[in-house]
Amino acid sequence: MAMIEFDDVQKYYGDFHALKDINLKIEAGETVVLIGPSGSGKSTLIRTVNGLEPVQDGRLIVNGQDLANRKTDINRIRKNVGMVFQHFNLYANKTILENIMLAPRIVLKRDEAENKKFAMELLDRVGLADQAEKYPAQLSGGQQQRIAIARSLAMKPKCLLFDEPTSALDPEMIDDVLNVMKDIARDSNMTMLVVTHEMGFAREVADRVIFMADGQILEDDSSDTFFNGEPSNERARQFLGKIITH
Ligand SMILES: Nc1ncnc2c1ncn2[C@@H]1O[C@H](COP(=O)(O)OP(=O)(O)OP(=O)(O)O)[C@@H](O)[C@H]1O
Repeated sequence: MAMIEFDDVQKYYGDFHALKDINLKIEAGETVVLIGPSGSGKSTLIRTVNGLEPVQDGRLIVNGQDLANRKTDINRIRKNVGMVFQHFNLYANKTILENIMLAPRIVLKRDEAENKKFAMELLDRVGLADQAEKYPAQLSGGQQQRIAIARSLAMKPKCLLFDEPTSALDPEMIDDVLNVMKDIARDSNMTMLVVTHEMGFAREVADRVIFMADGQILEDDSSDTFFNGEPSNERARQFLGKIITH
């Protein structure tokens, strides 16, 4: 069974039709990059996958549960589906280590010693083991985002969602964050859905690239076809031309 499956999904904000007839299947272990112009519905789509935005019609199966069904337990989905935001969303009054240990302690009731050991391993993996006792405000944006990624990984999710994780960062911080994301993408068990304008990342590690405009998916290609061949959709071709030359 696919990790994520949209079947004719519709999403409205009031009268505004934000996601139109979305059909999309993402298999376990795939890395999928979602691109498109501002306002095309990328954030909306990614936020439906962990129930941050409800959908109004269709079927949306995530890890075997239907999010379009109001009876579905969203907390069970969120245990397996982590999210990394543009603005990190760390707890300002907790240390870095506490930020990472909190959810596994409360939600998974993970043993305290094991929790700390795993948190330290993750800090090491994102290159910040020496920052464990600091507070978020003492770190740079790029470091905070790497902590936010480590915090998501602490739940041992099956799937990670990234919503423009590098757009709020100074240019010199971006590569450190992308390198951590590339490392996760190479882990064949993790499913990743990433909204980003970083085409180097998409080209290097994405299995697929999806282009959205006006709430619709207009192109869904292998990364190779998208970058080395040509998207068949005219708007996708234009978009690609613009972002690569600018
Ligand atoms: N909470 C909301 N209420 C009403 N309309 C919304 C809401 N959130 C988003 N929208 C609208 O839905 C459309 C899609 O927005 P969304 O943020 O998903 O686009 P996006 O492709 O992620 O854009 P960006 O790249 O600028 O973040 C936009 O027209 C936006 O104004």
